[in-house]
Amino acid sequence: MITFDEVTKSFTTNGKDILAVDDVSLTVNKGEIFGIIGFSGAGKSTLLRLVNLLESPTKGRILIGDQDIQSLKPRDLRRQRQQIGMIFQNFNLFSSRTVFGNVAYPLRLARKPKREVTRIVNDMLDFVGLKDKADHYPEQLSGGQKQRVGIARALATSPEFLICDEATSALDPDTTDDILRLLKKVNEEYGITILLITHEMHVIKTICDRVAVMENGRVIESGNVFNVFSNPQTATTKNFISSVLNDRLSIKLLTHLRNSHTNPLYRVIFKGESTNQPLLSKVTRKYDLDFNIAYGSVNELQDQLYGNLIVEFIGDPIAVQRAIEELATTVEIREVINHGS
Ligand SMILES: Nc1ncnc2c1ncn2[C@@H]1O[C@H](COP(=O)(O)OP(=O)(O)OP(=O)(O)O)[C@@H](O)[C@H]1O
Repeated sequence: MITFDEVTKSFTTNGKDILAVDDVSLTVNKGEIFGIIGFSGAGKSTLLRLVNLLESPTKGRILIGDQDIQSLKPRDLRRQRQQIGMIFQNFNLFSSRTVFGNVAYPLRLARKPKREVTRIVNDMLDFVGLKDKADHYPEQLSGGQKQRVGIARALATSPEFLICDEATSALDPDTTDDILRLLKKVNEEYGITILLITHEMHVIKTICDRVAVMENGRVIESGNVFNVFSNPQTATTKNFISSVLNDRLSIKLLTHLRNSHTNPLYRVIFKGESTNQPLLSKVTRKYDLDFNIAYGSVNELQDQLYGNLIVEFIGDPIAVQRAIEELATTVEIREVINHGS
């Protein structure tokens, strides 16, 4: 478990104070994949450098397990560092070493016997699917293969935590998904806790259990990925989410919907259980209405469905009102376009 307890980090440059991390409290639970998302300058990298012990907080505490990492003696600090593997956006491989040599590097640094080094490196390369590339040099590899080497190297010393600094930002979408699948496998098969930072909501949606959204050094929203995605509280989070959920309509499409429907339109949000029930057909039958789906998207989030429909109800306005009141007891529903106004 990693705990940030009211952590603040400020830098002073040219006599000016910059609050990179501002009073952040967060807990990353053992065995989970926790994602921190934010735009450039939000403070994500600084937060990672604090866990990695490359920076110390100006205020507050960072605990790994029960241990306040600032109170560690240098020898314990070194041991603690070995518990944290790290992968980077630009891979940080040694260009003069082979794939084998790169993965072996932290083991040689820890003075492991030669035979053990060979065994572990081979196991790791097998795990990341690069056994046949052991004698290649980084320049002979694709971006995705380089990141696999980075992951094998980070895992070689059997860390408890893996920290990922924009690990897929330099990769194309298909390769990104391959690496995200591999990170999920790292989490599931080795039980390694993963803390990642990203500016891509796709990464959060695909593998994270929980998420924190950062802006101007602060955590502005955090929680279980399904809850944050299905009920965002801030404009920044809504913006990030719409990049992957396709739930915001363009002005062009809104205008088109306005022009092509004569009745009021409602946005209906289905989450989890409610996606399995024929709610719309039941309620419209009961109140003798017709309905017309003007727009819809359904997404899978943490093995649950999240549906977002824009629906036109056709019939007696009083019956429409009753139907909406009844639907509102089970799903989120609100009017999006009012033709009367
Ligand atoms: N060593 C430093 N000295 C001075 N200011 C710094 C230092 N490190 C970070 N900052 C400032 O702190 C703020 C947060 O930076 P940080 O790199 O943590 O953000 P970020 O969310 O990781 O952004 P990016 O994705 O661009 O790396 C920025 O305003 C940055 O300029």
